[in-house]
Amino acid sequence: MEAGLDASPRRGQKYAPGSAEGFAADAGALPDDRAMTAKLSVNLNAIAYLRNRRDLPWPSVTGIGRIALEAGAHGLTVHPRPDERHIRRSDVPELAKLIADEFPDREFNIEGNPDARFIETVEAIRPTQVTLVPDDIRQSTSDHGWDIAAHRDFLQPMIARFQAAGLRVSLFVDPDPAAAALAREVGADRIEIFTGPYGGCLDPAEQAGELAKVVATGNAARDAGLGLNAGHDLTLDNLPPLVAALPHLAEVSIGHALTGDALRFGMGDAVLRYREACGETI
Ligand SMILES: CC(=O)[C@@H](O)[C@H](O)COP(=O)(O)O
Ligand SMILES: NCC(=O)COP(=O)(O)O
Repeated sequence: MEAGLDASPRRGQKYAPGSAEGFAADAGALPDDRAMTAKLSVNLNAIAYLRNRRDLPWPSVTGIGRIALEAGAHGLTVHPRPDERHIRRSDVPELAKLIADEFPDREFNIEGNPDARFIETVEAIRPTQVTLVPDDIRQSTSDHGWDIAAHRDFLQPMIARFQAAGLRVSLFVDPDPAAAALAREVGADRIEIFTGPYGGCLDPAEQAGELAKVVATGNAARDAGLGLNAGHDLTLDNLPPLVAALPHLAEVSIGHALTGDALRFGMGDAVLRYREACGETI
């Protein structure tokens, strides 16, 4: 069991949303199988997107992040984009401070394409993990992983630079087993498999085929000695088969569907449901 996560709540516990005591006040120890589960990092992009509809500070990205952490999320993820259409540069230090001051055992993951501004932000904040994503400003969301062979000369020094600053570096890759060995060659610590084709697939037979590609890539990562993350369009329904098929899956980052579920259940309860879908006994 991970240090500091023993005060996480179980689903159905009563708590005052957003209160300092939160879920943590009356929770018991988590079962030992916590270490065998994928860890949940809550992506706050969708919350920031909602806030940005108005020139007002609510809903508070930091406040919702706090609720997610109180509910036992292992970490927070942000994916700032150059146009700041959701996460703003000013959100990032606030979230880093939240974790450092109130949840020092949790992780902060910053995702994005390492342009000069991104590098400056990441080096100033020094999150636990930086996930490099080959996004273009014209994309509405992330829709592919790195072509590592084509960008080897760019990625290798970038990874080394972030590692020299003490950060764990993950590369966002397509569900393609060949990506694992290449990621290893350029020095990455982990890969994050782009699960969009699996998560967004509505045909069960096709989805089984997409899952097989993700699993093959995850197994190739394990064989290459890399840590394994996954993310994009993961939901309460498609997460359990993924976690069951990849026992070495270290982390999933989830935002879009989890935020939708939070509208129904509240953020705290949604996090508990996703932790359960990650394999935890809540
Ligand atoms: C890399 C990845 O899959 C996520 O970070 C995703 O890009 C979230 O970004 P949006 O919330 O902007 O879609
Ligand atoms: N890295 C994936 C992520 O952070 C969230 O993706 P999504 O759940 O918003 O599709």
